[in-house]
Amino acid sequence: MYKALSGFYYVKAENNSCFQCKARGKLKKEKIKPFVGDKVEISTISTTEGVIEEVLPRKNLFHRPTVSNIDQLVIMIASEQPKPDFLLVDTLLALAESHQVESLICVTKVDLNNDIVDFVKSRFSNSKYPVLGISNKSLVGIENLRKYLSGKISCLSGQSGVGKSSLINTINKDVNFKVGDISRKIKRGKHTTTHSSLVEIFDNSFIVDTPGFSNISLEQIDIQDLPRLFNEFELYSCKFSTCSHTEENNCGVIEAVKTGDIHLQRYNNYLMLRKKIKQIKERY
Ligand SMILES: Nc1nc2c(ncn2[C@@H]2O[C@H](COP(=O)(O)OP(=O)(O)OP(=O)(O)O)[C@@H](O)[C@H]2O)c(=O)[nH]1
Ligand SMILES: [Zn+2]
Repeated sequence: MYKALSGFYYVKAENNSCFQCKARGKLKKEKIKPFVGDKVEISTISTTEGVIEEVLPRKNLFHRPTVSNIDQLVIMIASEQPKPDFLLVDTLLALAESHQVESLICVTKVDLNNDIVDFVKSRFSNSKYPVLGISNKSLVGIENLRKYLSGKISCLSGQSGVGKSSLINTINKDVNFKVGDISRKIKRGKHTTTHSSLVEIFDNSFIVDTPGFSNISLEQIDIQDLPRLFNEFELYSCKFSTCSHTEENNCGVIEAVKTGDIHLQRYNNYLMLRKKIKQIKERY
């Protein structure tokens, strides 16, 4: 299901035809709500209309915006304008890990400054995340990125202005989002959940068009889980299996920060996220 709007669900069938559907009453009774990204079973009423009979089991489900079955989160940072916010990057990476979703780090606007790509690569040198540099102006890296998007449902995330709309336009000329389009921003801002939709950028390759992942809520992350959500920390062993990597003796992570194996900024963001999550939990 690629779009939900005003009680209608829009479903793309295997043969590529699209159906406007209502949900079967029994789903409502069972409080099952179809979300964008869901794989569903429908019965058809006509060549364009149908009824959702069943929502198939989900691989994952993100909230605010609500979207399911994401294969990968594309975390975008601009080389310049806006200045990269690495706390946001590390938060998004942790959120993706907590949902067992793969992440891809994409440095945009490399036509303005290419040096930052090497910095980002070194920052993540011992984590598993691919780092790609792209430009919507010079088209550097776009073909490479297409390979990563192929056959997947990807969600673009990152600060406002990093070039998300521009990228969708670059990849799919048919979509034509207006870059910096105010009406689109208002629409997206007010009704994020109802208006998030999947855009098919090429065969069976979708992008979730929603701005929501720039203002994510940390409520979704449990503090005990945080160490494993910084995946390179797992490479180091600590005296205690439940080590929080903050003040314990014989902590492999703290050692790796000292030797520079773990980037200090990334470790500091880990501490910052711990603090923020604690504050949120204390509020409730
Ligand atoms: N130099 C350069 N500018 C770019 C590139 N990609 C986008 N821009 C510019 O960056 C600005 C913001 O681009 P958008 O695509 O609207 O950014 P966005 O991430 O969709 O922003 P929101 O819709 O606010 O989330 C525009 O002025 C684009 O022209 C690029 O690769 N190089
Ligand atoms: Zn430790």
